[in-house]
Amino acid sequence: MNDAQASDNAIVARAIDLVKTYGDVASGSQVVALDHVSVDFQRGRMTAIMGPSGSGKSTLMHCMAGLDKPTSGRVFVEGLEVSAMNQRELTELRRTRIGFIFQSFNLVPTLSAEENILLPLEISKRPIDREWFDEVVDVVGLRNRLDHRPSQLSGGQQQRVACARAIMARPSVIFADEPTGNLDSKSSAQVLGFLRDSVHDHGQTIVMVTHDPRAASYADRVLVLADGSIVRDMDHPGYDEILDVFSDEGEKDSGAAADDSEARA
Ligand SMILES: Nc1ncnc2c1ncn2[C@@H]1O[C@H](COP(=O)(O)OP(=O)(O)OP(=O)(O)O)[C@@H](O)[C@H]1O
Repeated sequence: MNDAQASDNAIVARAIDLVKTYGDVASGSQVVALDHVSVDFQRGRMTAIMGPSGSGKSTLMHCMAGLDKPTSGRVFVEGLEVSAMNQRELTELRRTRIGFIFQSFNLVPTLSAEENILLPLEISKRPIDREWFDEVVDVVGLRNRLDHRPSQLSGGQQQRVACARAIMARPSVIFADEPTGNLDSKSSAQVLGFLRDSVHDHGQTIVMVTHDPRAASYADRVLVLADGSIVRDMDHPGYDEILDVFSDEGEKDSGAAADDSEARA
């Protein structure tokens, strides 16, 4: 596969034969976190990455976002080879092309909601599109909370600020790490609905790591990792189909899925 293929316009991000190991073979402590993973992420789609704890979900996302270097293999975002970038290029890539949403919101506590939403654009000295800001603020329902600090907002509201911040910059791809992990079921549904709308109405591309089958059912595609490999690749699976996959995969996982469904019921 050559670089031209890697910059195919329908593909936002691509991993080719990605391997990530930790520790060393000599001491017998080597962990293979990613075991020859190849995957494409299409533009304008929401992909959920699921799998048991330790299966490599965060490692895959961190390698895709240039937060971690693969041991071997290549990563491309918008045809640019992330795995070959130096620190300065990686910083630029993350500023201009990648958005992040974390489980713990990661807002700046001393700034208002509005200032948090606009911060990435301010930092990269990019112009602020006020019409787009208004649209994003209305969609996430934060109009009357814009001057509130994070401590004056509920968890769900804080995560909506974080979503607005990611979407405001119109990045090529948003990587979301357990975005609903700290939210109750009502706030989760709001955040997920908003993320899905940003994909379907505005062509945003989202890659989301989640343990929650309900959250994954909002995605257009669900990838399942096990022991560092992609073992399932599902197109628009329903909630029940996702639950079935986990109940097929041993007692531990079916237990986790059942707990989750009970918690969200
Ligand atoms: N910095 C590190 N040093 C050593 N081993 C690591 C490191 N980071 C991850 N690992 C190991 O790599 C494997 C994959 O970890 P990873 O965090 O990607 O899994 P995960 O699927 O995201 O797990 P979880 O759902 O628990 O967050 C695990 O066995 C983990 O212990």
